[in-house]
Amino acid sequence: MSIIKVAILGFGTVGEGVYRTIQSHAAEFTAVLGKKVEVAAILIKNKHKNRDVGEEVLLTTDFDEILGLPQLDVVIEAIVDKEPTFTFLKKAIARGCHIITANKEMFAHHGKELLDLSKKNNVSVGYEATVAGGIPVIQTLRQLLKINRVSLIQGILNGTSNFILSEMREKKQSFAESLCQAQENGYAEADPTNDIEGFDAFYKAMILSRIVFGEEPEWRDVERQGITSITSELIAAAEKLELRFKHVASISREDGYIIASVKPVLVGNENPFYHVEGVENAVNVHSDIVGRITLQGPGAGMFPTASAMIEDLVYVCQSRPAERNAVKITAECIGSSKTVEQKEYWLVQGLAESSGVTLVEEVSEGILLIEAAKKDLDVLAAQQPGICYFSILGEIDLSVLNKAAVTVI
Ligand SMILES: NC(=O)C1=CN([C@@H]2O[C@H](COP(=O)(O)OP(=O)(O)OC[C@H]3O[C@@H](n4cnc5c(N)ncnc54)[C@H](OP(=O)(O)O)[C@@H]3O)[C@@H](O)[C@H]2O)C=CC1
Ligand SMILES: N[C@@H](CC=O)C(=O)O
Repeated sequence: MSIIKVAILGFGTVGEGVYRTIQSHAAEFTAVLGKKVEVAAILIKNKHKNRDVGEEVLLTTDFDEILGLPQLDVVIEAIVDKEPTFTFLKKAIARGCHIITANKEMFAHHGKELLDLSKKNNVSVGYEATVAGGIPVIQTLRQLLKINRVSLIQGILNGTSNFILSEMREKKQSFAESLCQAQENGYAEADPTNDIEGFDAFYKAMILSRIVFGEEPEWRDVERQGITSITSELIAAAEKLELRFKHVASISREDGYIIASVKPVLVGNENPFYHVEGVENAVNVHSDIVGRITLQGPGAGMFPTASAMIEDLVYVCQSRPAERNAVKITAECIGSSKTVEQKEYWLVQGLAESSGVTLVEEVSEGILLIEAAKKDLDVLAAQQPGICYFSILGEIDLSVLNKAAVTVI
């Protein structure tokens, strides 16, 4: 029986999960591919750590040693940072290997170049693990929604942030304790700044935008906010209104432009994101034929992420099926979606009196439920630094409030 030889770059949470899964699911690989899958080499950085891997595996800190192997079919990358990763993967493609990556930061920056290079070299690129951990959202968009015109994608895309927000609410833990737990569980990045400041979800949103719309918004135009401003007091105030904080990425095409934001919002019980808890992620795809689809599952962790990479291994080893080719849809195709900016409800902290917005309720000391247009709040925030404001997605049930009186402050 012929053999598929694989190299794994990185042996941390994800790399080890991939290695263990290739061992534990050998029979399934053989049944599906008609070939045996063998891990020929593993790249690591620190040669002094103990690694529980078979003697037949080349364990090395030198990528060129891996490239020099007599047979190498697939390179699976689970290391960190844009470099040296990008360089490694370009070399792997040039050598004729299929590549699979979990590294969203690198892929958001260099994915297009890698995909173009892979076409020239007639190899495939798997990047399912770059977005939403174990949820097969990329293959769903690439393979199963080729004709549907997607108008909006919204997602909880960072497992660490969702885990922190859930732990703070359910267990009344502090932000720092919850982050520590996320790190221990292998959800957070080695440097968790990207998780909690919204960069990780931003990179994932840009990868989705390219798949669905064939292009990305100008990165500098994307509103990006993490979860570091969400305090236990804000979470308690939201609970009084029967709302939950969720960190949501939103990407849509409006009048030919891609609009995206990545920020914490509030959702009520009727919103599918309300029930997405812990390390779970969820992605809502709104499209013209099917309507709305919600995909939900574990967004980080050893085996959920390995699952995405292992399924990519099958995908790249099989003949390449036609992929979604994002068509640039004009405003005429979808009907003009020009909207007049409407007033929305917001939970606001740090707003001074006489601000000219409509107060609905003082939920707790210094935390207000107000009704306002976003542009008016943006102006106030520029004048009064220190204001935090969070929009409420969908309807809010005002009957949960003790009084319905509305005051203008
Ligand atoms: N953790 C998760 O749930 C998910 C992670 N990802 C992505 O997967 C990738 C890996 O994440 P994770 O496994 O959590 O990270 P870890 O920090 O657990 O592991 C990183 C691994 O990469 C190795 N490494 C780092 N730099 C180099 C280098 N220059 N050369 C060779 N090896 C190197 C490290 O080597 P050594 O062991 O010697 O220190 C380590 O084995 C990241 O890009 C991350 O964003 C994607 C989805 C989910
Ligand atoms: N740190 C990331 C890992 C998966 O992409 C997250 O928490 O979502």
